[in-house]
Amino acid sequence: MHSQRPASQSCHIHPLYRHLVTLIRVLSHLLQIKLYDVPHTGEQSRPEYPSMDVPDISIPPATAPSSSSPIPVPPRVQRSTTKLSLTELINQTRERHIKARFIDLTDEVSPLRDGNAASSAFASKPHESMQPPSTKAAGPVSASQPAPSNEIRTPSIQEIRDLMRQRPSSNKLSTSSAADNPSTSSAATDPSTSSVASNPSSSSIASATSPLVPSRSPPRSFMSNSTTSTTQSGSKPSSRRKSRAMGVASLEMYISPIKDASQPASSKKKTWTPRSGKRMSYNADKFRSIITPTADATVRSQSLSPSEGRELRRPAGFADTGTDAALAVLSSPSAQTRVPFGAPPVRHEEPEATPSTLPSAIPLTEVQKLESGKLHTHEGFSPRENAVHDMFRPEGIQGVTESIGSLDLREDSWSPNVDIDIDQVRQLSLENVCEDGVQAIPVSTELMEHEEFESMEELVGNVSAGSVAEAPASLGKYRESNEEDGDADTRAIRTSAERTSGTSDVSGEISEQEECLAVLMELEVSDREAGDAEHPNSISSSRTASSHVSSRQTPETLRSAEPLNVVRSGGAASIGQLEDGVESYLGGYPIVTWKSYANAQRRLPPKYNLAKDLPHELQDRVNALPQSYRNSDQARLLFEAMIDEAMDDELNTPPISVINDVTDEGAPPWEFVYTNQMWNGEGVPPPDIKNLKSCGCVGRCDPKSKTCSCAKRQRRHLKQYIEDDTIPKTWNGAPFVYDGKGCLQFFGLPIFECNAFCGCDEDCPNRVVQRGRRYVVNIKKTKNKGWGVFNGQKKIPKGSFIGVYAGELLTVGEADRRGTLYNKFGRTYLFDIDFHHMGSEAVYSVDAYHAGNLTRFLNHSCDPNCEIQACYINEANFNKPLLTVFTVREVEPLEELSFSYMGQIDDDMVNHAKASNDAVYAECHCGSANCLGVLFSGL
Ligand SMILES: C[S@@+](CC[C@H](N)C(=O)[O-])C[C@H]1O[C@@H](n2cnc3c(N)ncnc32)[C@H](O)[C@@H]1O
Repeated sequence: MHSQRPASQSCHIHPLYRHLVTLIRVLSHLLQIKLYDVPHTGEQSRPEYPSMDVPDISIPPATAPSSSSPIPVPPRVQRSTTKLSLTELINQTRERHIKARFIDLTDEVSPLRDGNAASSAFASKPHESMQPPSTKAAGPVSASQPAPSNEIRTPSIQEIRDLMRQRPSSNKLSTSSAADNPSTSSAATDPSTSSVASNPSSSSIASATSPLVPSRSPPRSFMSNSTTSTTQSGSKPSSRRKSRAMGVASLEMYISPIKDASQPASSKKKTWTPRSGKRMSYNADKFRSIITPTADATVRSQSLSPSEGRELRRPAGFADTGTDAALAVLSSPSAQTRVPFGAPPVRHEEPEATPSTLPSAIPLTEVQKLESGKLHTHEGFSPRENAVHDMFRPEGIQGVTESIGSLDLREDSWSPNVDIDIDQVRQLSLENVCEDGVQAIPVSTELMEHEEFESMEELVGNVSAGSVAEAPASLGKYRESNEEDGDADTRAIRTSAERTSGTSDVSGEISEQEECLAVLMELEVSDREAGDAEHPNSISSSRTASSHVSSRQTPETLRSAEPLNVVRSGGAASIGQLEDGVESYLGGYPIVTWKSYANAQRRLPPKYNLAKDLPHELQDRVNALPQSYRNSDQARLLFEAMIDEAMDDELNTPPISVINDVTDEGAPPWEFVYTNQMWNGEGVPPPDIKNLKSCGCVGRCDPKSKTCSCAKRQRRHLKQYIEDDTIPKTWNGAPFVYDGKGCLQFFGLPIFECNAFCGCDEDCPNRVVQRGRRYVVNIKKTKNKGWGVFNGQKKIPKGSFIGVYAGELLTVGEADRRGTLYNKFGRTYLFDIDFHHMGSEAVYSVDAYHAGNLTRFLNHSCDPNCEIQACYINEANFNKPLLTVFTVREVEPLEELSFSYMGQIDDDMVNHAKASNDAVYAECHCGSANCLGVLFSGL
């Protein structure tokens, strides 16, 4: 009003108009004030800012509005023209919140620290209280700090993107690595990418200047396979799709409220499954006889979002942001959590092998040693892929060729200028080699350089077939050394001759060394030392050499085969000094078979996660934001992105939407890490892979096989159920518990899937859990049960796998301790691992409070449509099966998925639960006609 009027307007405007303008300005001013007043009133009932009650506050960095004010809490009644920036908030709170684990219940989520407070909060309104702890009380107000606006701005997508890119330097590697590789847009979400990229050794190797390694990207052969298969064949999963990584430990659990901590441990918990001696209760029919199937009309009438597709789920432009954001925080830390047995996590413990650090004349075997210790597993790939990947990956090839190169460079003779598409070679090699179930290492690509092949196909085919063609015709069988009952399990190895002729001569048995010959790939290096240009292995005559070498490949000649020139040049390797996975050398080149690879892997420490390494930065950051942010759509999208990232170990699994048409929460509480994996707590041993039995089948296991180790093991465990009529003697398709479509045929039986050391393919019918969920489900807020899991728009068939009950794997002692507090808290995510086939008290429990996946949202129903099954994959410890959720009947579209927290119950249990004061024994709201009124047995 007091500003200068523009001269151009002064003589043309009617005075009335000026009055009108003045009036409008006054009104708008008044209105503005009024508007600003509104939130102040609202704030009194629901504080906009989180509680910042952690005493040891670190002074925020310079980006904070005030360096003397650690907490960006605005005075309630003071209007500020400064809008609070998300980045500022983060910067201010980051240090402090990184220190405090968001999920550390002993710190903020009162149940463990302040059980009574939590109890009262959750007991009165259990699910309304499921808010981030910071919202439960207004934080202290600092008068000295600048007052940000109380008009909280939802951060923009760009801000979130920027924010989430502010990662610890250790995390940057995977992001930049992925970003460096435009050819694999999904690289950022690939666990193997993260894993490799976050490994400084591998990264440094990969980044070394070698024309053999065109980029840092993971082998396209793996990535493109999956992608191609998905896009080209629609929903049909690729046979090379990713599977659960070998290191995913077992999970197990139960929901077990602990009534009285003073009671002895054995009586404190009631498992959801009957104990040993009550096997009858595992009879599915008998179990169902105590319930009356009903439709949950309430649930079904709730409309879910029709968006079931990845594209529909996120607005354009957010997909990347969400992926980046969640990945930035979650993927790298988890990728770095691999630790040796019981040792504290040591990151980057492997020596960095770079051209500068590699000795100039390092023997080949030494390089391999580095490699085997460093990159022997690639999360998300099948064991077969891993084996070949290790040998074909850029770092591997580079590492090996560098060693050769270093020797040759010492001789000033090796030219690394090979102009080939290494990815293509890898891809083709995979196809050629993998089919046989055995792998050989092509050490040098120089062969390809000097050969005169018309195409890559011809090149690889020729190398592969040519070298194998004249292998002993008697090759065909070998004994599975790991056969559990000593019974010989044989596997036919198709030689090249078989492939071409279509016949199979599998008579007789062969030595391991002979077997190796069947898959030998010819490798070439120049033999300067010998100065023999016409050396049979020489590059210049490689096509001839191929047949030459092959023609002298008899067991006798090969046993005495001289290690290759690289060894002669500077190494000590010989047949008698084999490295892990290397069965033999031919011409000095290592040969790896599937069996030797798998056995080598068993000798290495298994990969597993430690609970204390659970990443939580993302959650810390979100919990530091105002509740208004957590209620926003952005928070929901971020939550979905976080889920998406974790589902990388379930490739092709449909995305999960978060839906809330009941309250204004944007997403479930940010109190846990979304993960499909197990995180071992204190005192929980790593997976026992040494005693893991695995089959040597090629392709898909045949359930009728008399030799498949996995079929035999499953058959042994089925026997007792057949004997007691739990399953019919005429069960077709036995012994695998899955039918041809991957649906569980019988319930309550322990499942033994093929594992990481089995030779069979990813699409083996005995690999279901490890291939992940196939049906759309969503996490949705319910009216009186908190969040739940709901079916999408299509029916889910009976026997379908839904998910692994993932989380922290704890000793029962620790679970008891936590359970006492959870009971007061009113919510529990504890499950004991207690199946009748285990025959004893539970040794371990799973707690999904701090970490878990969609299954942690499965509510109880007295008429459940799901059940938990014990499933063993990469675990020989009988006490540590995975707890896997399967549907026990067809699930209608939009129906809630649920299971019984109680298993088989009796009146005593119900009465005991009803008499309890603990919040966890709240009333059951499952809504089924046969509802017993309680969730937990109470005994
Ligand atoms: C494993 S959690 C299930 C997910 C939970 N609804 C949430 O929002 O995180 C178990 C808790 O959910 C609630 N719950 C599950 N089933 C329920 C039911 N049928 N009736 C009432 N509350 C239920 C109880 O608070 C229980 O302790």
